[in-house]
Amino acid sequence: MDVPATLSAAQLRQVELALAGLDEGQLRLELTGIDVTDGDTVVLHDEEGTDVAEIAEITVEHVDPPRDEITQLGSGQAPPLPTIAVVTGTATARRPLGHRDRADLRVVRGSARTPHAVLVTGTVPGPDDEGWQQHPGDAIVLDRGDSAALARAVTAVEAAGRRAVILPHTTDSDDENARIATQLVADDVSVWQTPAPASSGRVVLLTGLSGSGKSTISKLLVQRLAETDPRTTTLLDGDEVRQILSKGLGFSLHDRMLNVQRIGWVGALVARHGGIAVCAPIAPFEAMRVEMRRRVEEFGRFLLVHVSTPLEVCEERDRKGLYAKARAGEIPAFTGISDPYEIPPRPDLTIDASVVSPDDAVDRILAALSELDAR
Ligand SMILES: Nc1ncnc2c1ncn2[C@@H]1O[C@H](COP(=O)(O)OS(=O)(=O)O)[C@@H](OP(=O)(O)O)[C@H]1O
Ligand SMILES: Nc1ncnc2c1ncn2[C@@H]1O[C@H](COP(=O)(O)OP(=O)(O)O)[C@@H](O)[C@H]1O
Repeated sequence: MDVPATLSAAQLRQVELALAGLDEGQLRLELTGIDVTDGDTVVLHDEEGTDVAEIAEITVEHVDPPRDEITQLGSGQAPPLPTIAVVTGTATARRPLGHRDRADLRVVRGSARTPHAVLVTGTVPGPDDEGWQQHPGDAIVLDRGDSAALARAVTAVEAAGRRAVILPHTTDSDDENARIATQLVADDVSVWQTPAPASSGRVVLLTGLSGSGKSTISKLLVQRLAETDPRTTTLLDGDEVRQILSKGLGFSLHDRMLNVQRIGWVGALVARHGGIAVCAPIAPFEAMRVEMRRRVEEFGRFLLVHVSTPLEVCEERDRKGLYAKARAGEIPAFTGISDPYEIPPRPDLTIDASVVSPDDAVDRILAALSELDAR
């Protein structure tokens, strides 16, 4: 049976490496949310829906996500965390390599083998850099999925009078990249390290019950970032998003998933362009937070802040009178009362806004962001 599966950008690079001949085309992929068994053919397509490759005659191992770790407030059904199918098989291209963009810049199976090459990690130096004298051969440029950065790197290599060989990368380890480059491109590869500018895009997701303090803290956070951080900051507040981006959506499981997916999509776009997105929906389910992290980490870094103000405090504040209505049965499926809130099992930061002031909460988030920047 043909089973379709959507690949993230990182997985797409893994597939491209297999198609270029790495490990004789053998591929091991972790795929979520697909129903697949031994012997099926998995048809791999990118996020735009374009078929890229297939893995035929696969073996599958199903891995259950650790649902036991999650504590739930409120009644009702939470969506299952997507099970992971670990699929192993041989990849075959359905389209030529380089389908994504700049086809001419891609590594092509077997055509790029040279006796000696240099893998430039970090920023490609200018044509006058004396490092070029010490490193003979073609220059291997790692494609991290940003086609504008890739084009700049190739231009810099060619300006230095070298041939640029493009290699999709799967890892941040220079040793591993060098091993792959040697296997695919050259008999001998030396690594030339230059400082890499950190990918600067960030998404901060504040998740918590209605009335926990997400909006108050995120507005203050955005103000402080505007004063202190050169990056542009975008606020995607739950309430405001629902008036525009998610207008017409309600609070069913399906609508909440869609709402948070849209926020994650916009947040990832902001991060991709080097900005900071501060998002403050309730985001009550672990599955949606896991998906948002996965999407954002393709391009930047993700900080999950659980605003853990207890339900009793939120209910006592009842700023909008919604808890009283929910208790009276006038609002169905209200988070924490008649609809679940899954406490994040592994947040990057937990802030109980019944004991931490908004200013202190922002200080803690800024400190966590600085730590991310330094990593
Ligand atoms: N049934 C139900 N459950 C929870 N919340 C409800 C509901 N109906 C309306 N509201 C109001 O909508 C705000 C939550 O919207 P979100 O987009 O953040 O929710 S979600 O992430 O899609 O679950 C939330 O706003 P905040 O108080 O700012 O969190 C509520 O005021
Ligand atoms: N330490 C605190 N942090 C954030 N909000 C607080 C804090 N102490 C009291 N509040 C009040 O709690 C309410 C939280 O509402 P809001 O920020 O809209 O929460 P949410 O966006 O999570 O629904 C506001 O009225 C706010 O003034």
